[in-house]
Order: sequence, then structure tokens, then C-alpha cells
Amino acid sequence: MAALRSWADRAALDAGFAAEVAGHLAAGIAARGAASLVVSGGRTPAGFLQALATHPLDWSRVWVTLADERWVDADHDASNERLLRASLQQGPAAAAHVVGLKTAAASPQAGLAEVAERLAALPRPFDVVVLGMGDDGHTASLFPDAPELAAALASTAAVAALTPGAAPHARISLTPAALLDTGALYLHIVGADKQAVLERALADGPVEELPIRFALRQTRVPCSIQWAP
Ligand SMILES: O=C(O)[C@H](O)[C@@H](O)[C@H](O)[C@H](O)COP(=O)(O)O
Repeated sequence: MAALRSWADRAALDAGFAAEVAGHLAAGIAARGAASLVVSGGRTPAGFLQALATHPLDWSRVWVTLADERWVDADHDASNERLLRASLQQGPAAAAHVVGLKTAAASPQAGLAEVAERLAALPRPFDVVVLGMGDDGHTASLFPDAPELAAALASTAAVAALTPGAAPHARISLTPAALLDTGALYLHIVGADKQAVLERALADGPVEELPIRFALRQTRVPCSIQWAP
């Protein structure tokens, strides 16, 4: 169950999408006294996160975590947590609680229990989950070539450790079980290449081939696709 919203350009997408997500967070705060947001890493979300940070929410009541993380320290260039803190934790949004997925453990596998414990502190179901998508159809760190993919897709645990062959760094990823435990689900993509991958993902074929299909095909929560050229 997926619907596509096409924006005129990336600036319009960043501003309009941020306003919609801010609305969900404000509603979550009003209803539960706290709100939770799961965002993705990579290059796409920076402008959206910067736009979101300008919204006058009670950010001290907002918990933010990541859909996935590369197993690198939080000050590493490849760290999604670093991107999240640099883009979102600014101005009033500096009061948001960022829950990182990297621990001191030697590997994602060894860090799973601690990360699951950290995630248990976030209000559930999440208010908003924002997924990204790679050119190979991966989302979060659910990579088509990771040997652990099938187990992660089927897992009832919140997090899984994956070792993608093509992408750098060992990964920790939220599983579909956690990513779909949300009131609002978005897929945030830009550009013609991602549009082409999306078209393939919406066609028939196994989820393991293009893992984003798990989000596009499920019926638990509508998936709203936000796209700009
Ligand atoms: O850590 C990661 O790699 C991301 O969370 C990943 O799932 C990302 O969303 C896609 O790879 C898209 O990345 P781009 O936005 O850079 O294309």
C-alpha cells in the first residue's frame, strides 16, 4: 500500500515534508506527552532534517533514532548519527533526544542487546519512520546481498546485524518488525535513478531482490513516498 507524492523540486520537498512530519510529532506530543521519530542516513535527508529543525516543537519531548547505522564511531565521516546531530540537533531542536545505534561493542552482532535496550526507551509505536532507498533497492541496512537479509526480514527482534558485500562497513539495522511499528511511514527519495528503482520495486518480484518491497507491499501502515526530481 503505497502512494506517491511528487514535489516540484528538492527544496519544496524538504520544506513540505518537514512540515508534515512536524505535524505528526506535535500530534504525538499532544496525545502521549512525547513523540518518536526514526530517520535514515545517507545523502538524501540532510535538507529535510535541517528544515524539520526549524519547527517550533517542544523538542525536549521528542526522541529521534536511526533506521540503521554503519559500525563506526559517532564522529566518523560515515556515521549516520553524526549526520543526524549535525542536521537536526540545531536551535530549538538541540533539545531533542538522539538515540544512537553504535555502541562500544566490537561488532554490530555484539552490540545488538544494548541497542535493543536503548530503543526500548522510545515511545512506541513510533510516531514517524522515514526510510531511504539505495540504487540496489536496499532500505535501512537491509541489503540484497547481505547473507543475514532473510533472517532480518523475518525477525521479530527490533534490530539485526548485517554484513553487506558491496557497501562499506558492518551494519546494524532496524528490522521490518520495528520499522512498521509506526503511526506514519514515509519513503524519501530524490532523482530519476531512484524513481527507476522505485518502479522496479513496485513491480512483481521477490522482496529479497529489492528489500524496499517489504515496506511497499505491507498493509499494516500506508507508505507515503515523497519524491522530487
Ligand atoms: O546508512 C545508510 O546507508 C542509509 O540509512 C541507507 O539505507 C540510505 O537511506 C540509502 O542508502 C540511501 O542513501 P542516499 O540517500 O545516500 O542515496
